Amino acid sequence: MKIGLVIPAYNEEKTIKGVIHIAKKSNIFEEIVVVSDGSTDNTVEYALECEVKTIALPRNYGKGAAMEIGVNNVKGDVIVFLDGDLINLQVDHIKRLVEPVFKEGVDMSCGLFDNGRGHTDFAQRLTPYLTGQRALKKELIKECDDLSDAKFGAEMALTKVALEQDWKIKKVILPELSHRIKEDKMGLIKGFYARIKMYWQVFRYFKRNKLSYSSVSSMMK
Ligand SMILES: O=c1ccn([C@@H]2O[C@H](COP(=O)(O)OP(=O)(O)O)[C@@H](O)[C@H]2O)c(=O)[nH]1
Ligand SMILES: O=C(O)[C@@H](COP(=O)(O)O)O[C@H]1O[C@H](CO)[C@@H](O)[C@H](O)[C@H]1O
Repeated sequence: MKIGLVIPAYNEEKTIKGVIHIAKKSNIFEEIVVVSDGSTDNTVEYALECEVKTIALPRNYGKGAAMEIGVNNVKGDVIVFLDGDLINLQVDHIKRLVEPVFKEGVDMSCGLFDNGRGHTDFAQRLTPYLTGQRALKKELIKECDDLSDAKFGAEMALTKVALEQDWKIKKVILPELSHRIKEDKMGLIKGFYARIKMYWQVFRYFKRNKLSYSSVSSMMK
């Protein structure tokens, strides 16, 4: 099976090159696609400099749409999703994410930060089912018919299908990995509001699809 990497990126000029560099260094991807979700900074230019397939959306459609467009435009039977804002990504993290899908028959592996940064470690302990670092078969992603509309609820959309179809899921620890938080990117006030908006989109998806906290959190046990 071949592996494709999808990196959804909205104004990630500060970190996108580092993420792409390590992804290329891993030598495991058949193709790498960066989907710039209406970025207004140098995300597209920097991704193009890294000589990877880059899709520049004309405006911001939301993370779910960027992920779906990436999946529809990347070669590979297995898809890895990596956020474009990761800090300290290593080749070993990518291998840890992919291995369970290839060697243990896992349907979806979910990577969790650990010992990376207090805030992001805590956030992922609290809501591990939101992690954007995942590996899963493309055919399974196709079962998810509302990824695009879900926006920041994209991970919840995958979780919903995983619960409905009883996917085999494995948590994978990604040591010393972190990412830039909204307040880093936009400042305290704008970052805080962006966070509220994100959690609102997650909550809205959760409620609209009648998901239960117990089922969602049990999935990531
Ligand atoms: O509308 C959006 C929001 C986020 N992202 C990307 O999705 C990943 C995860 O985003 P995060 O949850 O960290 O939100 P952010 O802090 O970027 O708003 C990052 O690579 C973002 O650039 C995106 O493509 N479109
Ligand atoms: O870790 C989290 O609480 C959120 C927000 O991260 P930050 O507070 O911006 O570091 O990020 C996770 O959830 C998002 C929504 O599902 C995903 O887009 C991110 O990939 C995931 O890391």
